Order: sequence, then structure tokens, then C-alpha cells
Amino acid sequence: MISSRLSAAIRLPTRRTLSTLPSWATLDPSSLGTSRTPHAVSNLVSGNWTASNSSITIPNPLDRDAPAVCTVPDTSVEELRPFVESLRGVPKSGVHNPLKNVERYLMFGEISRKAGEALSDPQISQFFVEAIQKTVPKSHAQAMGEVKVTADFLKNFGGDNVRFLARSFGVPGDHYGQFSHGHRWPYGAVAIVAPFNFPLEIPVLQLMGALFMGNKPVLKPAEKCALVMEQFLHLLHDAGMPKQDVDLLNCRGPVAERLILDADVRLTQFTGSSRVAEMLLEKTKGKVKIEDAGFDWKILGPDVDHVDYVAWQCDQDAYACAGQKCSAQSILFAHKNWENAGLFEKLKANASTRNLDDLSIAPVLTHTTQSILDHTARLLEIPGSKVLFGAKELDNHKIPLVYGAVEPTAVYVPLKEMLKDENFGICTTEIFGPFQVVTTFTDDEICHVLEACERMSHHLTAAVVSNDVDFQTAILANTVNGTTYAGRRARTTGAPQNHWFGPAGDARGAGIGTPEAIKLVWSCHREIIMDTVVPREWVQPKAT
Ligand SMILES: NC(=O)c1ccc[n+]([C@@H]2O[C@H](COP(=O)([O-])OP(=O)(O)OC[C@H]3O[C@@H](n4cnc5c(N)ncnc54)[C@H](O)[C@@H]3O)[C@@H](O)[C@H]2O)c1
Repeated sequence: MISSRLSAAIRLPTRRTLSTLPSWATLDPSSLGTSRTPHAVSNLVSGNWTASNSSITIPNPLDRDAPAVCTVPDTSVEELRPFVESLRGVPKSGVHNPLKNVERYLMFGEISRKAGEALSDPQISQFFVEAIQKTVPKSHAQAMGEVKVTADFLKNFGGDNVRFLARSFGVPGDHYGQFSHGHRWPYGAVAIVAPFNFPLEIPVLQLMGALFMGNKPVLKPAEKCALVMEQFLHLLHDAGMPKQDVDLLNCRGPVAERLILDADVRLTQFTGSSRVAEMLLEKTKGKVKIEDAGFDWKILGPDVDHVDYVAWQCDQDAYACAGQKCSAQSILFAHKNWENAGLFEKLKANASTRNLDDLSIAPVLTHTTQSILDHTARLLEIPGSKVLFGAKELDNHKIPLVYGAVEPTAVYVPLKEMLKDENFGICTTEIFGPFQVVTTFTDDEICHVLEACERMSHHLTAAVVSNDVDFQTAILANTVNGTTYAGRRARTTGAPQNHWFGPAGDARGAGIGTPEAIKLVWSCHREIIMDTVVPREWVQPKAT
């Protein structure tokens, strides 16, 4: 039965007492999707929690017969005025900058430290794990990983580390009294549009970056998981963040777009599909930094070793979180030596251990079962292609029909066929689910593998699984993906707080997580040239 599965996977306490809930919480995650009166998520604008005239009901993603998980404000364009006024009240010079309200750098260092400590508290981390799992089902380990990365990120920016983000530099001038300073300057009113798949990590890392650099952000989370960030804002307020510092807008996409245009938002950081990214870029005339679709490749080089390890990592990269990571392994190029070593059988065996009971496989929230099976069928029209495993609906599930329920799937396509113009597009289309394309190559075909990487449209993550330095260097030197792992343990997934995560090869690309990413996305360069001393002996020269 689904209900017993759910409680096992999510580790629901049978009964939660008030003392086990954080003092700031406005919901009990264990009651989400079980209560006939679902939690109603609120908006936050200019420091006030508000409701909208109508709401969106978020179904229980694991059980179509169960009560809704929550309702989310369906804010209409007519209700945007307070949000527009809040953002229009923010000067272009931001809420703080290196010359204004500098004490706020320290204030955010302290908020970040406290929030990181809070999120590391076992009761609070479990609160967020459950809230994540109820909205975007994923295994306990994956949900806990998301919470831990977020907590570690927040702890990284405690103390003076927020002000260090705004570190300036100076260069001596041409004459006495002249000196130039390069500063990191905020944009003022900014927006963050976040996707559903990491309900906590992606919005928190971008939101804090925006705040650290002196901006006032409005956050628009994905509808399906909005309750997670609603609760996190309560945590931030408890950690000392003024309520006016962040607005939270819950609405459908086009309404958020209206706000961004009407409030003259100076910069939007968008994470989500390429379709929406392109549309927003066009409407805002380019004032968007994007983290969009990931079609991520892994190349297994000729040097075969540690086959079990590599098979395990391939399975995790393709199917953890039901493949709903933008960094998920979308295509595997395996040297023939790996096929001969039995890699594909091991991949199949690993995938077969995944099940709904522990959420090692889970609902797909942006494709239906039929659309994934249709995509598979289209790939199978390519000569020589075949199903390695999967390509079936999950057994015995109650996932709502608007979502997808498919087994971990791998479709083999011959490399030469893949490269044909009529096939390349479909072979390199991101399916945001437990789905990958697999192909093989020989030593003579490395150039074709590189050609495939060159022709792909998105360059987010990649992995070169090889300790053969010649091979590794040839691949790394001729490709561009922004976050690329190399070596026997290389993976495509992994966006911890300690390294850059983001695309390369795209002038509009954003990054997330590190000081470099924060500075790049959330501040611009301002040069202030001090020129203070007119020489006593100055004589007016001829006009030029
Ligand atoms: N590159 C990355 O770091 C990264 C990370 C996570 C997800 N993704 C990508 O996100 C996609 C899946 O996420 P999704 O289904 O939530 O994406 P999506 O584009 O459907 O939605 C993302 C957000 O945009 C909002 N939105 C929709 N239309 C809008 C509009 N016209 N104006 C403003 N906002 C609008 C949505 O409500 C949501 O909050 C995948 O393609 C995945 O690869 C990328």
C-alpha cells in the first residue's frame, strides 16, 4: 500500500508533539498530504504575510487519492501592486553597498551563521527533509544531502565572509592624488525564479547571494514546492533577518513575468527550463542570468578498472532523485572496453534495485508517463537502437496521472546513427526523469564523441571517467561544460557548496554556491576613481 510505503520512505513520526517542531514553523510536515485541511502557503511583501484571492491546490505526488499537500496563492496580475511598490522603492544603489549601510554585511554574516547552525540542528534538518520529501519525493539520503549542502553554504558565509564578498581592489593613478577602486556593486531590486527539483538548496543559495551583495530580492519559487521556502523565510526571520528584506511571491509563471517587467527588476536570476529562460531573456532584453536545461554527458575512457564503482556512480548520476537533477547523466559514451567488461549488465542490476518504497525511484513531476514512453518509442525508430532496461510504467503505484511513473530507463543508440542530423536532436533532448541514452565508441571514434559534445546546445555538467592522462586531456581540452569532473571517480551530479556549479560557453550563464558565483551573479563592477589634488603650479592648457 502506498501509505505504508510513504511512511517508511519519509520516516514519519507517528505523532509529532509541538515541542519537536521549530518555534518559527507554521506547519507540521508530517501532516502534509494527510490532512483534509491542507496547509495554505502565504505571500510575503514589504514585511507582511498575505494571502491572495484564489489558490492553487498541490496534489500529493505519491498518492492521487490522498489529500492535497498544500495550497499556494494563485496571485493574479491585479494583486501585484504591493509587490511592484515594494521593488520600486529600492534604489539602484541597493540596500547596502561598500559605501552605504555597511553594517549590513556583518548583519548578514551573523544571519547566515545562525541559519546554518539552525539547519544543522537534527530536528530542524529533519523538518526540512520531510517538507522536501512531501513536495518533491526523493530518498531520505538525497533530501538530507540537500539540507546539508544548504547548511554548509550558510556556515561558510558566517563572520566576515559576507563583507569579504564585497572586497574591492585599488590601482595607483596617473598622478598625485589619483587612485582607482574597483567595487562590487549591487543591482537594487532583483528577482529569483526557482525550479521545483531542489526546493531548498537552489532558492536559498541564490537568495542569500542576492542579499549578501546588497540587493532586495523577490523570490518566486516553483508552485509545487513553495512551502519549503515559506518555512525557510520564517527561519531567516528567526535568525535576525528584517522581514522587509525579502518578498515572497507565489503565483503562476506569467504573473511573475509581469512583476519582473512592471517593477523594472534590474536583474533576474532564473533556474529552470530553457523554454522559459529564453522567453524571459527576450522580454527583459537580456536582464536575466540563467541556469537552464542540462543535457549532461559522461565519457568512459579506454582504461577499464573499478567497474563496480563506475557502475554504481553511473546509476546514481542517472537515476538518483528519479533523474530530476539538472546535472543528471543524460547520455553515456562508453568505450567498447566497458561494454566488454559487463558494465551494462551491472547498470541494469543496479537500476533494478530501485523502488518506490524507499523513494530511490520517484514520481517525475514535469513529464507524464506517456510522454516519456513516447520519447522512448521515437528513439527506438533509430536503426540499431534498443532498450537496455526500463521503458515501462512502474508497477503498483498511485502517482497522479499528471506526473510520470517510469522505471529507470536506458536506451542504446549507435553513435554513427546518433550523429545523423535527423536523429541528433531527439537523442540530445533532456528528459527530466530517470532516463538516459547510452552509446559506445572505439579508439578510432573518439573524434565522433567530441563532435557530439560540440554539437550539444547546453554545457552544464560532464564527467570524463578515465585516469589515462592522454585521453582525459584530449576530452577536457576540446569541450566546455561548466562543471566537469575528471578521473576514475568522475560524476555528473554533485553541486556541493564547495565548488562552482553552472554552465559554461553561454554569455548569459549564472553560477551558484561559491564566492565567485555570488559575486558574478549578484553584483556588478563599479570603478570609483578618486582624483583629489589639483597641483599648485597648474596652468590651464590649450583646449583639445
Ligand atoms: N542549470 C541548473 O542549475 C538547473 C537546476 C535545476 C533545474 N534546472 C532545469 O529546470 C528544468 C526543470 O525545472 P522546472 O520544471 O521547474 O522548470 P520551469 O521552467 O517549468 O519552471 C521554473 C520556474 O519558472 C517559473 N516560470 C514559468 N513560466 C514563467 C514565466 N513566463 N516567467 C517567469 N517565471 C516563470 C515556474 O513557475 C518555476 O518557478 C529542467 O530543464 C532542469 O534542467 C536547471
